[in-house]
Amino acid sequence: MTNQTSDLAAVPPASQKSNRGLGATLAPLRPLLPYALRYKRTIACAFFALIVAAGATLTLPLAVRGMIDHGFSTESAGAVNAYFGALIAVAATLAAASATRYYFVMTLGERVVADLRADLFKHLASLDAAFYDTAKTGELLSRLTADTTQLKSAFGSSASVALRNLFMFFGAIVMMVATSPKLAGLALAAIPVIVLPLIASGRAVRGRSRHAQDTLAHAAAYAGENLSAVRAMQANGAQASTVARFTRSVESAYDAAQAATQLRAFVTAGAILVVFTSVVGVLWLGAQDVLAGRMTSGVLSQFVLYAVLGASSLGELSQTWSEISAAAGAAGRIAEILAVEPQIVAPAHPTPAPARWRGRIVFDHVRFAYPTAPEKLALKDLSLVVEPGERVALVGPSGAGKSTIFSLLLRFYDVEAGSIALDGVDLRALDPLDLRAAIALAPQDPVIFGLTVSENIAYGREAATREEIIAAARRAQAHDFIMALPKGYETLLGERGVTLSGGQRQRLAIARAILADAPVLLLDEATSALDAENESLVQAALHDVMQGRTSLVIAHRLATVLEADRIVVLDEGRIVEQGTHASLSAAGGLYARLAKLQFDTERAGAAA
Ligand SMILES: Nc1ncnc2c1ncn2[C@@H]1O[C@H](COP(=O)(O)OP(=O)(O)OP(=O)(O)O)[C@@H](O)[C@H]1O
Repeated sequence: MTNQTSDLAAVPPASQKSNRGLGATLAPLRPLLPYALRYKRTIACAFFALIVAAGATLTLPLAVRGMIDHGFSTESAGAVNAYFGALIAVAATLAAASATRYYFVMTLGERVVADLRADLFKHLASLDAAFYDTAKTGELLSRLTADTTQLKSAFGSSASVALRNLFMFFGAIVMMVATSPKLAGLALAAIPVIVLPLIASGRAVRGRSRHAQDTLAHAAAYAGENLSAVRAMQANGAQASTVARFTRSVESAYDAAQAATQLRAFVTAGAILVVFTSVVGVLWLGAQDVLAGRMTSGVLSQFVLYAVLGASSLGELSQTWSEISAAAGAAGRIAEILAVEPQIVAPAHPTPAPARWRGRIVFDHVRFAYPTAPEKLALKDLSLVVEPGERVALVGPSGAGKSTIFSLLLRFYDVEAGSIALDGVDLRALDPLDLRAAIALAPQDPVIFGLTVSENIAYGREAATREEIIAAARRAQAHDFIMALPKGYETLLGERGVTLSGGQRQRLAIARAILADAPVLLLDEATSALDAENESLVQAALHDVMQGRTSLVIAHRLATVLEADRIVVLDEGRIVEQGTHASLSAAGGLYARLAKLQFDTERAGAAA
C-alpha cells in the first residue's frame, strides 16, 4: 500500500474570509445548535441568571446616586444605612447570579463538546479507506481535540460574556437616556465614532489571527506525523531537517500571531483613548450643568457610571467577538468532516447473513483502480473462484495486486467493474459489518494496541471468555511466550507497555484470527525472516488456523506454498498462472523465476 507523504507546502492555504458580515461569521456555528438545544433547561437557567446579574449591575449606579445625593447630607442621616444596605444586597444578588450563570454556561459548554467529540469520532470511524488514503490523521486529531476545545470556550465563556455585555450595553444606554436624555444624546452620538473603527480593525485582527491558528494547526499536524513515525525519521537521519522545518512553521505561526497582536494593541490604545475622551467630554458638559444647578452631582455620577458600564461592555464585546469568530472557524472545520459521507455503507435492505457461511469466494471479471490513482488499474479483469475450505496462496512481484484483493474482499473499496461474491451474495448487497464478521484478517505487520495481551487477542470480540482467549493463544503457539511476560495475559502492550518481536506479533494476530472463528481467513505473511524457532511455531499456528476455513494467503515462504491447495500467480493486476508448486516450477514461468529467487535465498538463509 502506498504511504501518503506529508508536506507542509502541500497544505491548502488558510481560508481567508475576513470580510464577512455578522451572520456569515456565525453561520458555521449553526450545525452545533441542535447539540445545545438538547439542554434547554440548562440554557434557560443560564439565561435567567444572566438577566438577574445584568439587572443587578445596572441598579448599582442608582444606589450610588442615592448615596451621593442623600447619604452624605445631615438631614437624612438614617438613609445612609439604607443605601449602604441596598448596595450590599445588590452585590449579593450579583454574586449569586454570576456564579449561577458561570456554572450553567460552563456545564453547557462541556456537555456540548463532549457530545460533539463522541459524534465526531463515531463519524470518523465510519469513514472508509478512500477517505483515509488522503486524510492527515494529525489534522483529524487536532480537529477532534483542539477545534472542539475552542468551541467549548465559545459555547461556554465567550457566548455568555458576549450576551452579558450585550445586555449590559443596551441596559446602560436605556438607563443613560432615563438619567439624562441630553447627555445620553451626546454620548450616543459619539458611539459610531468609537464603534466603526473598532469593527473595521476587528475584521483585520480576525483575519490575521485565523491565519495564525491555521498555520499552527498545520505545524501540529506535521509534528504529529513525524512523532508517530519517529523511528523512520531517526533511521533516515531526518531529525535535523524535520526539526528545522517544524521550527520554521512555528516561527511563521508566531509571526502571524504577532501581526494580530500588534494590530490589536493599536486598536486597544485607540479605543481606550476615544472612549475616555468622549466620556470626559460628556462629563465636562455635565459638570457645567451641575455648576449651573441644572443637575445634582448624584445624577451626574449615576450617568457617568452608566456611561462607563456601557463603554466597557462595548470593549468586552469587541474582544469576545474575535474569540467567537475563531470558534466559528473551528466549527466550520468540524462541519466539513461531519459532511463527508462514507462511500462504503450498508444497502437499504441488506441481504441477511446466513447462520454459517460456507466460504466460497468468487471474483468475476473484477476491475479496480484506487480512488487516489484512478488512471492506474490495480486489478484488470481478474476472475478467481475459491472453493469452501480451499487454501490458496497468492504469489507475485511487489505491486501485483495481492493486498488489493484483500482490501476488496473486506470491502474497503468497491470494484469499478465486475463483482465479488461470498457464497453467491454480492458483497455490495451485504451489510459491511456482516461481511467483515465472516472474515478474519492477519496482516503482515499486525497492529498491537495499547491494551493488555488478552484485550489484544479479543480485540473486536469483547464478549470472549478468558478460556476462549487462552485456547486461541495455545493454538496460535502464543501461550508460552505470553506466560513468560511479566503479568502474563494482563501485560500491557504497545506504546506504554511491552514490545513484542515480529514472530510474537504474528502469533498474536493468528490467535486473534482463531478467536474470530470466521469461515474466511486472509493472511498476509511476514516478509521479514523469522528465526528458526519462531518460523516453525508460526507455521504450526498457521497450519492450525487454516483447518476447515477458506484461506487466502499472501505467501512469502516455501512451507506455505507447499501446504497450499493451489498457488495463484499475479502480475500487474492479472492472474498469470495457477497450479501447485511442482507444476508451476516445471512450467518455468513467472512462478518458477520468483520461487527460485525467493526460496533459494530462504534455503541459503536457513542453512547459514
Ligand atoms: N491506497 C492506495 N492508493 C493508491 N494506490 C495503491 C494503494 N494501495 C496500493 N496501490 C497500488 O495498487 C497496486 C497494487 O498494490 P498492492 O498493494 O495490491 O500490491 P501487492 O501485490 O500487495 O504488493 P506488495 O507485495 O508490495 O505488498 C500497486 O501499483 C500500488 O502502488
